[in-house]
Parts: sequence; structure tokens; C-alpha cells
Amino acid sequence: MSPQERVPVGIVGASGYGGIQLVRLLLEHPMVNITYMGGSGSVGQNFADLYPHVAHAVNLPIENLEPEAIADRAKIVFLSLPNGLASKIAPKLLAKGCKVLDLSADYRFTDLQTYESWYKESRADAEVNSKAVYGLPEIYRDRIAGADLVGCAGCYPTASLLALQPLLKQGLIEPSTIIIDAKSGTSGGGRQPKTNLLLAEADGSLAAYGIASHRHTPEIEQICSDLAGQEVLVQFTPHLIPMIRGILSTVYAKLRDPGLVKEDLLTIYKSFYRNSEWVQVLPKNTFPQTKWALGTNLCYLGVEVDSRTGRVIVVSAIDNLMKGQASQAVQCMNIMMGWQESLALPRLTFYP
Ligand SMILES: NC(=O)C1=CN([C@@H]2O[C@H](COP(=O)(O)OP(=O)(O)OC[C@H]3O[C@@H](n4cnc5c(N)ncnc54)[C@H](OP(=O)(O)O)[C@@H]3O)[C@@H](O)[C@H]2O)C=CC1
Ligand SMILES: CC(=O)N[C@@H](CCC(=O)OP(=O)(O)O)C(=O)O
Repeated sequence: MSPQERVPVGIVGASGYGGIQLVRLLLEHPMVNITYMGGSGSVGQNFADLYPHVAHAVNLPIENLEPEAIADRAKIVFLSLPNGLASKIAPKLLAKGCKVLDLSADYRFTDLQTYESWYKESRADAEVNSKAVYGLPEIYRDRIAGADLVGCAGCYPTASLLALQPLLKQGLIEPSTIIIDAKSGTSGGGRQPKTNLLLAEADGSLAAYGIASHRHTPEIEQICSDLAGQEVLVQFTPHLIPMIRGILSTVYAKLRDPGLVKEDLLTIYKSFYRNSEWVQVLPKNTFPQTKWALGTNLCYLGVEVDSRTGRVIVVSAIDNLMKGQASQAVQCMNIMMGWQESLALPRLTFYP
């Protein structure tokens, strides 16, 4: 297919970490052609000025956010912007017939009051929001297939929900006992300078943050409640780890049947994810490392049971910029467009 025959795609927030990962993936995608890049501080520069190492592959200007102009040039638009901006642009893009994938949190919540109270932003797009689908294909593939607007899942929620899904769907745990202990590399904080992400501040140190208050808590709870068919509250504690990319999420919960052993759980997990090529359930006594997932769309899961405490423990590893962000958005696009789901999605790490 020549570039002119491919579907034109726009990336808004192209200069950021999500933006450059989207560029990398979409340049390798056989069905799309990047025709528009948008931003704010980088407007007027060329993408290749910001990332000279990709100048041989792409050299588009970064332009102002003008929904009418974007819709004239693109049929699919990725919004990779700080929270609170997508909800101002997406309704206009949708009205012009675009399909929209938002990488921020704006379209992840079915209940806008929850979004407003956790994100301290008021919203005037309830009707549009009601049509958004949560972008985690291993949970909502069928809904994504019919959607025009996808609110791609957050990074910590992706790792944690893929670990929890079989347990909640099959009623294997007491939902009120869920504890999620998660660690992220510093790229999770984005490319904009922040003091706590400086090498001199983050290197050689490990710290919890957002304890009992992180904004991913209600997102995880919303999907857990849907999976369990009852209201679920979780204890979620994220940590900043002195490395660049990757998330490791360790999930704990009490088993309803204390007689279950790890072999039972492994059989359940392998069967549950047998048709999910992006979720790799590891063999007995094997637990994931974040470096295995780097640069890939994979989520690795390791499963254990502590018969002494009656708890199941699931360890989940993803690349926060890939399955936690950009490649998951491309996976959602493939499903929305009815294309082969794996198009342009890396399955092998570049790490040794
Ligand atoms: N980093 C991660 O691990 C993950 C991030 N996300 C979410 O994805 C979104 C993007 O994150 P990330 O790529 O890390 O962020 P970055 O900080 O790296 O990039 C943000 C982008 O937004 C653009 N931007 C900022 N303000 C405006 C504005 N007012 N108008 C237009 N463009 C603007 C910037 O453009 P410019 O340089 O031109 O100002 C930049 O391209 C966020 O909502 C984040 O929460 C989701 C999952 C994981
Ligand atoms: C290390 C770090 O700062 N991580 C970010 C989460 C990453 C992110 O951008 O969150 P979304 O997945 O919701 O977009 C944070 O804790 O807010």
C-alpha cells in the first residue's frame, strides 16, 4: 500500500515520551501514514529538530492544536497530552468524523464525578464521555472494536488489572483484601522537567509516593468493580524506582478457597490468557523482570500462592511507555479499525 492510500494519522503531543513512541510504532505500521503532529512549546519546530536520530524517517513540523485543521488532515488522532486537555479537543474531532485515542486519563472514567474529584478538573462533555471505551484490550476487546473514542488505560492500572483479572472474574479472591505494590521508572513522569525526576534526586534512591491518594486508585477500582460485579476498593501504593522505563506491580489478595495451590492458579491463569498473545504467564516459580518487557507490548505475569497466609501473589511487568501507553494505544487502534491486532506491535525486547 502506498503512503497515499494509507489511513492518515495525527499525533498530538508528538514531542513527548508517548509521542516519540507512537512515531516509532506508527512508522512501521503498514496501514497508516503520519500526516499531522501537534504540540504547544515545540510548535514551529520540526520533529526532526527535537529527535535528530529519526530525521531519516520522519520530518514533519509540530503545529498548533486546531481541531478543524487536524480533522482535515487525519482520520485517526492520538492525543498524548497532560490530563485535562483531551476533553477539550476530542468532542470536536469526533464531530468531524475522526476516531480518537486518548492516552491521558480524561476518558477512562464512566463516572465523571470521580474524574472531577480526583483530577480537580470540571468537565462539560458528559455525552461524549459516555461513549468512551476503556482501552485495555485484554478486558474490553469487543467494546473497543465498535468504538470511535478510546480512553487508553493508565500504566499502573494496565499492569495491575492484567494481574487481577482472572482472580476477580472467577471469584477466586476476597476483593476487599487486594493490595497493589507497584514500582515505576522515571519516564512515567513524562518528558517535562520535574525536580524529583532529576538524576541527582532519583538515582540511588527508592521512595513510595501518592500513598492512599494516587489518582490511579479510582481507575483500578472502577475496572475491578466491573470485573467482580460488586464495588471493590483497593490499597494501591506506587514507588519511583531509579531506572528509566518499566513497571513492576505486585498484587496480593486472600483466596476464598485456602485449599488452592500454585499449580491450580497457574492452570487457571494459563487457560484464562490462552488467546491473549500479549500476556505471557510464566512457568512455575518464575517471576518477571521489567527488562524482559522493555520496548515490547507484552505483560509478563508470575503467579504464586502462600499457603501459610492463604494469599495469592501475582507479579506483573510491563514497559510503561509501551503496554502501559503507546503500544497499547496502537493495539486499540488496530482493534477499532478491524485490522490484525498485532500490526506494528513489538514482541521481543531490545534488551540483552
Ligand atoms: N509516561 C508514561 O509512562 C505514561 C503516560 N501516560 C499519559 O500520556 C500522556 C502523555 O504523557 P507523556 O508522553 O509521558 O508526557 P510528556 O510530558 O512527555 O509529553 C507531553 C506532551 O504534551 C504536549 N503538551 C503539553 N501541554 C500542551 C498544550 N497545552 N497544548 C498542546 N500540547 C501540549 C507537549 O508538547 P510540547 O513539547 O510541544 O509543549 C508534549 O508533547 C499523559 O496524559 C500521561 O499521563 C499514560 C501512560 C503512561
Ligand atoms: C513515575 C510517575 O510519575 N508516574 C506517573 C504515572 C504515569 C502516568 O503518566 O500515568 P497515566 O498512566 O495515568 O497516564 C504518576 O505517578 O502519576
